Amino acid sequence: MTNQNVVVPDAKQGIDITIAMALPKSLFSPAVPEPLPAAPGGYFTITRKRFPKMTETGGKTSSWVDSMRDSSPSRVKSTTSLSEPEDKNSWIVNHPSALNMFEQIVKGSKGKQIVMFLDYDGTLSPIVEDPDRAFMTNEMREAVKDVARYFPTAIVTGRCRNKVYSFVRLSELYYAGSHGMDIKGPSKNSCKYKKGGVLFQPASEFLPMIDEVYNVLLERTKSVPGAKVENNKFCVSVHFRCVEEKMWAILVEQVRSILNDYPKLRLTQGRKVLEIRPTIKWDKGKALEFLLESLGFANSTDVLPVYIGDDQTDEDAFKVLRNRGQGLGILVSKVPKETNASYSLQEPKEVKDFLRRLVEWKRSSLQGQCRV
Ligand SMILES: O=P(O)(O)OC[C@H]1O[C@H](O[C@H]2O[C@H](CO)[C@@H](O)[C@H](O)[C@H]2O)[C@H](O)[C@@H](O)[C@@H]1O
Repeated sequence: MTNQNVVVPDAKQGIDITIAMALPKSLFSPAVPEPLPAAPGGYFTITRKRFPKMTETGGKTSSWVDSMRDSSPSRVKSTTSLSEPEDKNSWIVNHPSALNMFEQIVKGSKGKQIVMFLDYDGTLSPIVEDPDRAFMTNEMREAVKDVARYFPTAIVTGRCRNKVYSFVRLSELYYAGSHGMDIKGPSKNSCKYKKGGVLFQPASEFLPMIDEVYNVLLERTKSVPGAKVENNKFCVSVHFRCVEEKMWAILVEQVRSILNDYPKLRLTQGRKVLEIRPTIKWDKGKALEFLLESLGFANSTDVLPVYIGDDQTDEDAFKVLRNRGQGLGILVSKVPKETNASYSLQEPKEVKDFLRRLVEWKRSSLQGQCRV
């Protein structure tokens, strides 16, 4: 893959399209009642607006700047018709709240082992200006700790693994940092609750290159006020949240010109952040599959993976669940977005509520079993 082959948000939004989805019913969380009308033969026909999404595009700086603008929520609202009630309604019908659907979700999990996968920024912690201060609340930490008592739980993040650990501080979890390229997981096929200490780093050969690029980026972006470069070990983030919009083109140009010398690295975009990562075929979806396999659930039908995330990189994991026809993808978003997730939650506070309800439900079902 070359630097031309990049992923950025699609600038085209708000276009009416009708999608005839030839998708087997089981693709949408098999055991959970499907909110969409089933067409004959178990297939769905969905008519919906085209919502903002990330897509592959060419490598012009102007396209990057357009996509950086379009990915800003205020732009999305003002330049498209997404705030129209019928758009929001159709989106919520297709991606119902995981809280509203809670009863159906737990009913569908009967007889299956739930495994939790949690993204960090925007999911467990609110998005803030300074990435070094994206702390999770103590209440959220308690909720995650409780969930991990009953279900194997992993944090899957773009951040450096050590950094996210310093925020989460729960040793009972598994951690997949650098967009899944740095996994501290269970030893293969270990008992579900026994923690091993296996380290899996499929991009380790890129370490010197990433360090080098990080240092070059630090130096060159000094001329752009507000730009912040973050070393995430196997990838690098260049934040533009605090950069004036008129400087975005200069920043992208700087980053892209550096990457010209590194054809084995590629550029993607997240929430007000440019991300530089190895071209290897590894992402959060692969990390999810790796962790499931390590837990002994590779081909199991008795598992219900639940993945909660808010960002474009989480789509790789949602896609894996869809393709497996197994599990729940839950997108954290206040605005409609094109997504492979099947459910939604609006913000980290709702994520916390969902986790708490799962714990309450598990506790009461275990108490029920004791009484029988
Ligand atoms: O996979 P994630 O856990 O969602 O990590 C993705 C990136 O998250 C962080 O950046 C984002 O959150 C920051 C703090 O709220 C915010 O300032 C920034 O604009 C967001 O993009 C993190 O700093 C990045 O390194 C991660 O790649």
